[in-house]
Amino acid sequence: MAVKMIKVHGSGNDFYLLDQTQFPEPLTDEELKQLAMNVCKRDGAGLYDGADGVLVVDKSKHPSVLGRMRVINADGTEASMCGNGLRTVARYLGTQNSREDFRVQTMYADLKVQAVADFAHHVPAYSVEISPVTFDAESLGMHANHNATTIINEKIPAISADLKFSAVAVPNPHLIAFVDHATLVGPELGRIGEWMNDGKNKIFPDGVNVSFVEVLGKNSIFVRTFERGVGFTNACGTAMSASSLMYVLLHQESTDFNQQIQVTNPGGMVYTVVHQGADEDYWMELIGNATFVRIVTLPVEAALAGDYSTATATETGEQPAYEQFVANLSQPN
Ligand SMILES: N[C@@H](CCC[C@H](N)C(=O)O)C(=O)O
Repeated sequence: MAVKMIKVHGSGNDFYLLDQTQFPEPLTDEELKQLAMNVCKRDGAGLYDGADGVLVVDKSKHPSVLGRMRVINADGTEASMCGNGLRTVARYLGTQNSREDFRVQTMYADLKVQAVADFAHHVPAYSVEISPVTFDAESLGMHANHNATTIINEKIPAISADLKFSAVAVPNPHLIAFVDHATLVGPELGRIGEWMNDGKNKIFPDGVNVSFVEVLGKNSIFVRTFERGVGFTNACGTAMSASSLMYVLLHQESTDFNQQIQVTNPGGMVYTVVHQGADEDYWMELIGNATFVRIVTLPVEAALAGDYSTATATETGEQPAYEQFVANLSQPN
């Protein structure tokens, strides 16, 4: 039996989208983990150019949602959320069902998604809700600063003598530091990211997504992320959303809720809007590309065994358009 997967990305954060409804019997969790660990490998060892993870789409039993998304990281671990991935799943389900505005079931919430105007010719874009938000150490799996219940813009001396961190779950865990440009591009992010995701450290024993953020101007930030279960990524949607939240909370003198923030990242650019509901209930809109790169088909047994010799692919033609969009971003006005 053949398996069809779509290679997709949001801001260059790339995935294989796997629709479980194509099988008479869905792949088991063990098979999904094996598949992700195989197909995501980089440097020619995975399926085509590999990926940061696998987005598993399935039917949902929840009323008034169009489908369910699960996220398997490249190392086979399951994440509770994926912002960049959700945009592509929104496009997939929306196109299938001829709907522009609906909800998708994720691990902790049925999230609102919506088609929005293309970012450029052949660069379709979607807006997705990022929530629920919590700063609570238990939800974050965090044991820092003598078991503090929250860390908001504080030093964690065990991690760094200089940097101030904020820990926020959206609902996957993020550790965020606002830094200068030299620190943004320097080795410190890799050092902290590798360490906090080594499975041995006592501060985040289950790992954490680590981001450095540089403020470029009013409502304009750059976010670089070391992802749990993956490593350095071109972009992490939940990290950009969590960073936008911290930008609004920590820079109230120059910005506020409900304003559009431009978030540049190594793989492109998205927009975010941070909202505050009742009882300081925060949620974010994440707006960005939902690009389908190619459709790949191969025997399911071969995919599970990591044998890609019989794989075939059809390019959609969207990737050159996305690359042109990114090239135009760096053009001076
Ligand atoms: N790239 C994703 C986040 C994927 C999950 C993350 N690696 C985790 O383990 O929490 C995004 O766009 O949000």
